[in-house]
Amino acid sequence: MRRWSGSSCRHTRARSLGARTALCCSVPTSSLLRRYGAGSSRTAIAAHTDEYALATAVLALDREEDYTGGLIVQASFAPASRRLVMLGQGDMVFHSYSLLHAVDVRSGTRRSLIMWISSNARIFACSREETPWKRRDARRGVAHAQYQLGRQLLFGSSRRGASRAWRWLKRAASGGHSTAQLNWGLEDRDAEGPPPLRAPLVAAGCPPGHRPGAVQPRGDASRRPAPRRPSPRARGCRPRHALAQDGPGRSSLEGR
Ligand SMILES: O=C(O)CCC(=O)C(=O)O
Ligand SMILES: [Fe+2]
Repeated sequence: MRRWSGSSCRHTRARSLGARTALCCSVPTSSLLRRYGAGSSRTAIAAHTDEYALATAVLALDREEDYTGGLIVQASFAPASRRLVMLGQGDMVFHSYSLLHAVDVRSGTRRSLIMWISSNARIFACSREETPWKRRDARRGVAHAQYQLGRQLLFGSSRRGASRAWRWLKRAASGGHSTAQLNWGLEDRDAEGPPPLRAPLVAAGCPPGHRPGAVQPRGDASRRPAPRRPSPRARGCRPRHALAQDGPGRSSLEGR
């Protein structure tokens, strides 16, 4: 994988197309070239959402016949909801921050140019790890935005305490977000006293280009570690995604 020089984002040392290329009302804040399959250490990226972008653009650089597999979009973690997006050379896909997606290249070589896009008014949002659009959507009652905001408040740089985070997670759960419901259910169960389940149920909020590690669900106060702000590395974020991290995404591509 080659990264582009320059930087407008703290964790993805990259800048796309001169960094100022306007795309409608948005700006690509960071980009990178990805390579999968032969000659690369990576063949797949597990299901994830792009947390610190308003939207993502994916440009396919290879011909369809050069590889099998590719970009997958999914409505949930259920394997049955996975859909392969067929992209010809030069085709581009745009998707919102809410889309749960993955990559799986089974043979051949696939390269893609990924651009993470922020809104024009928030050109520094990526570098500050701010996602004002997520808060706006959460306030409007969008469950996946509430869930992601809750995760950010727990694990991201804008951490403001667990109680605020769990308020959003509770709202997401009430709104039908299945991952939030799962975590909320475990939270309730833990509070009653049984040994806490130390599983990676809520993964750390990692910047683009990093993947989440295991994070413990919240237990009761006596078992909970003192709040602190670990670095992305300490949070278990390693370069590139591998663990599934989020709840249902939405895709306008589903079913095609
Ligand atoms: O290579 C692709 O098509 C998508 C990569 C991706 O999802 C990412 O880098 O976050
Ligand atoms: Fe992605």
